[in-house]
Amino acid sequence: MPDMTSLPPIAILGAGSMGGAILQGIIASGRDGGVTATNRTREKAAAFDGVAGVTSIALEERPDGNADALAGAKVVLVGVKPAMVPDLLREIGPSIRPGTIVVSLAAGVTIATFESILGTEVPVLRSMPNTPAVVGRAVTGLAAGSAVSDEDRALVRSVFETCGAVVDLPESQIDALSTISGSGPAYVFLLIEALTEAARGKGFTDADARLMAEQTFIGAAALLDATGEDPAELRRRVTSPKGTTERAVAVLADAGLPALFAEATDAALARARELATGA
Ligand SMILES: NC(=O)C1=CN([C@@H]2O[C@H](COP(=O)(O)OP(=O)(O)OC[C@H]3O[C@@H](n4cnc5c(N)ncnc54)[C@H](OP(=O)(O)O)[C@@H]3O)[C@@H](O)[C@H]2O)C=CC1
Ligand SMILES: O=C(O)[C@@H]1CCC=N1
Repeated sequence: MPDMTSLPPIAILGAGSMGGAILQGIIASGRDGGVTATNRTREKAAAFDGVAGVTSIALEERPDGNADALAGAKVVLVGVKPAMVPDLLREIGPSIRPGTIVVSLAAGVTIATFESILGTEVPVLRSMPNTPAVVGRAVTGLAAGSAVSDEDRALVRSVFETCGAVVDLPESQIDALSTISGSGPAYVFLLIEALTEAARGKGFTDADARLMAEQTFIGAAALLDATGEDPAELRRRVTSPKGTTERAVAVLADAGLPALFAEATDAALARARELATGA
C-alpha cells in the first residue's frame, strides 16, 4: 500500500522551474501538509494562486514573505538560482527555528556554504531533483550534512519520494549525479528536437514531424518502463541484421555518441565546480 501519511508543512523559497515542479509533485501526491511557496514577482506567484494546499507569496507585494513562509515550516526548500543562495540564506537565517530542516535544490552550492551562513547546528541537505517531478517521475539525489539526524533524512526523503525515485549519496557525488539526471531531461529533449528536425528535413509537416519524434521517445520510454529490459536488448529488437536501423545506428556510433555524452557531462561537472566557488 502506498504511504499516504501527510507530510509536514513545507516552504519552497523560489518556486520556479524546479521548485515549482516539486510543488506540483507534492500536491499531486495528495500527501501535502500545506506548502508555502515564494517567488519574487506576482507573475510567477500567480502560477500557484488558488491551488488547494498552497499559499503562494509574491515578495514584490510582501517583502517579508520568505520569513513568513518559514514561520510554520518544518522543511524549507531553497529553490533560487545558485548565485542568489547566499543572500537568501543571510535573509532567512534569523527566522530559522530549532528543528527546521533546510534543503538546497541549487546546483554546485555546497553544504559548507549553507553552514557557513546558517551555522553548523542547522540540519542542511543538498538535493538534486529533476523536472519530471511535475508528473511524479523525478530522480532526486540526496546528500545530508553532519547536523542531519536519521529522522530528518528519512523525512526529507519522503518529501522527494512524492515526486519520484530518490538516490541517497555522499555530497562528493551529487554534482556527478546532477550531470546525468539533473540535466538529463534537457539532453532527452534535445534529442527529440534533433529527431523532429530530421523528420522536417524529410518533408513531413511540423505536426507530423513532432508526432513521430515525440511519440517514438514516449513509446520507447514506456516500453523500457513496462518491460524492465536492458535498453541494449530493446535496441537489438529494432535493429534487424542487414536492415535499415543498423545503418543509422552505425552512423551514430561512428560519431562517438558515448564519448560525446562523457564530454558533455564532464562539462556540466566543471560548471558545478565553478558554481561552488560562486562563479
Ligand atoms: N531547472 C532544473 O531542471 C533544475 C534546477 N535546479 C536548481 O534549482 C534552482 C532554481 O532553478 P530554476 O528553477 O531552473 O530557476 P527559476 O529561475 O525557474 O526559479 C527560481 C525562482 O526563484 C524565484 N526567486 C528569485 N529570488 C527569490 C527570492 N529572494 N526569494 C524567493 N524566490 C526568489 C524566482 O522568482 P521570479 O522569477 O519572480 O524572480 C524564480 O521563480 C537552481 O539553484 C538550480 O540549480 C536543480 C535541479 C534541476
Ligand atoms: O542547469 C542547471 O544548472 C540546473 C542543475 C541541473 C539542471 N538544471
